[in-house]
Amino acid sequence: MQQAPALVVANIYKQFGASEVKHWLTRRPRPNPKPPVVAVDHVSLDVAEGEIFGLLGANGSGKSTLIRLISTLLIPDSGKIQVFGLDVRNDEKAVKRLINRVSVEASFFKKLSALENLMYAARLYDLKPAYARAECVRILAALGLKEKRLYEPLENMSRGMQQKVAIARGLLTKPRLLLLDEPTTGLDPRSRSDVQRFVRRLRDESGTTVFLTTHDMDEADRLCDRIAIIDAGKIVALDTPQGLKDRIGQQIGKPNATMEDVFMTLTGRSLADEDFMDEDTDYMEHHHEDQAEHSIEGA
Ligand SMILES: Nc1ncnc2c1ncn2[C@@H]1O[C@H](COP(=O)(O)OP(=O)(O)OP(=O)(O)O)[C@@H](O)[C@H]1O
Repeated sequence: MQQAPALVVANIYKQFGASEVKHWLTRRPRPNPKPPVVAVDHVSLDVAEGEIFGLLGANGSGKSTLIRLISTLLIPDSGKIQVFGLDVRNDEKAVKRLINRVSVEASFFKKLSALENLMYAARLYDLKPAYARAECVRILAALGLKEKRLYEPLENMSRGMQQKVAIARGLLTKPRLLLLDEPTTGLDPRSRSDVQRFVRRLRDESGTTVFLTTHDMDEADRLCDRIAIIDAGKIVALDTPQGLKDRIGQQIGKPNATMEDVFMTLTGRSLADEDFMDEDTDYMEHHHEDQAEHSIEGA
């Protein structure tokens, strides 16, 4: 029998904003003056086990909403999502055991250390403390974080380091499908490549399936096996990075088309403004980052 794909998203539709609101005093329903926002507009895609799949799109294109729908945090208005053959609505508990989500706005106790935060999460996940502790050190070492940093309050850490702690937390449950919402946005170049290398290693060594969102075209190009480009809630293309570049290259008559050409041609816009914001953050990050911190990748 053929194995179910790691993820099936079938014709998912999600809009925000009700068509009616209640009057604040009389509680009588009346039409909502604000038009609804269609965040995810009939999206379909499949992800194979062991694949690194990227959802590439501009701010507000619907990436986080789709990740929230997959991770059972939101309910779609219509359509179906399956994780390893399990329906996210009917088998929510079983699905939650197979997935974990890491998002940019990860919440932590900032006065506590990285290790304290991770051990707290381990308790919620019902993991044995000795096992959890060893796992935290192992994962963070592989992500390029020195063990001594584990004992410092999280608020003393750069965004890059905090993001590594968030990823370590997401991996404590050994998810078969890891959902990474903008895992490298706002990180300095070194942390960015630490995270990217780690994602690849995780897939290669543990066979973990990774579904990530990004607005970094270079990241999508280099890291992902396949990319879906999302624009205003709709998937406008889905293929391997090379497949996308070849097709658009032919279309625009440019033999060595870049991912930027692909994105521009398909969406009519550039992600340059967002990239520029990233550069600013990189600059700030560099000045916060402990320059003596060396990657101990492979430890
Ligand atoms: N809870 C919500 N209530 C109302 N509108 C929302 C909500 N969440 C998202 N939206 C809207 O849905 C659209 C898609 O947002 P979403 O956050 O999924 O995009 P995104 O691609 O992840 O962008 P970003 O990178 O800025 O987070 C946007 O127009 C956003 O304003």
